[in-house]
Amino acid sequence: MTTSPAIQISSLARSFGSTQAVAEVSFSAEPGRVLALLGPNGAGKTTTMRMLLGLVRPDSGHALIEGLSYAEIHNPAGRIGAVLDAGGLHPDRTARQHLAITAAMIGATPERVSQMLQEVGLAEAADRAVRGYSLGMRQRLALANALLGEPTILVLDEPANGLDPAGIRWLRQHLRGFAARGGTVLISTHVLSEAALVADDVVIIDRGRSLLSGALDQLTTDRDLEQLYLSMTSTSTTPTLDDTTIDQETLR
Ligand SMILES: Nc1ncnc2c1ncn2[C@@H]1O[C@H](COP(=O)(O)OP(=O)(O)OP(=O)(O)O)[C@@H](O)[C@H]1O
Repeated sequence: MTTSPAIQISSLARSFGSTQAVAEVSFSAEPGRVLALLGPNGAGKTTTMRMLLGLVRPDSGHALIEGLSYAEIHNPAGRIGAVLDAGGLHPDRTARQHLAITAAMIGATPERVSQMLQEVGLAEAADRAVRGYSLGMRQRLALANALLGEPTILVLDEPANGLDPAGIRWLRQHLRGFAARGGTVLISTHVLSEAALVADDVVIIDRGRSLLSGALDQLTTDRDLEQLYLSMTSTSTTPTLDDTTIDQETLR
């Protein structure tokens, strides 16, 4: 018997007008592992995730969750939890109210809401309006929301964005724990040092194409992730001395 990968992306493509956001992306993510999607700004990471979550229709190719498109999944909240944007929160609502609304929609209990608030470290702030929340607190709330339905797959776009060092370590431990319990994690990140710590597998995307995918330890036997990434991708925003004109006046 063959079982479908938790996530399978095959020859995915999508254009917006004349912009080819995703040209040819293929990879798969497996249970018990964390996969990090890496690539420069505009590489097509978010669009790939949006296609997986049924928010954008592919022009061609497939984005499947355990063999099904998102629209075909019965009870998606119990299968896949996602955070694409930690915004979109109502400023006057508390964290508990936000989670209670999701809980009512997916059939989760108030106990589960309290458990998630505790788990993401928002128990004390749970009854404060989110207008006073930091970006990191919003990320934690968004993660709690994604976890409410007890999914086995997590899809997170830039989840470390806005977290302080302790928050980043907390997130890493959380994602590792989720994978250790048999879950599948797909994240996108620009922070290569964090990807190197949290990921089992990486996919490098550039200009809408997946250029490389595989187990991190196998891909980095002779160079580190940063060297690998910079050798594969086209854009480097850091000027080198060769292409920098040093203004002698400003040096004085
Ligand atoms: N709805 C849209 N309409 C028009 N262009 C879009 C749309 N969504 C994405 N794009 C374009 O598609 C390309 C890929 O965008 P995408 O957000 O997928 O990249 P990304 O890898 O997630 O980038 P970043 O790391 O900056 O978040 C970009 O050029 C972007 O401007």
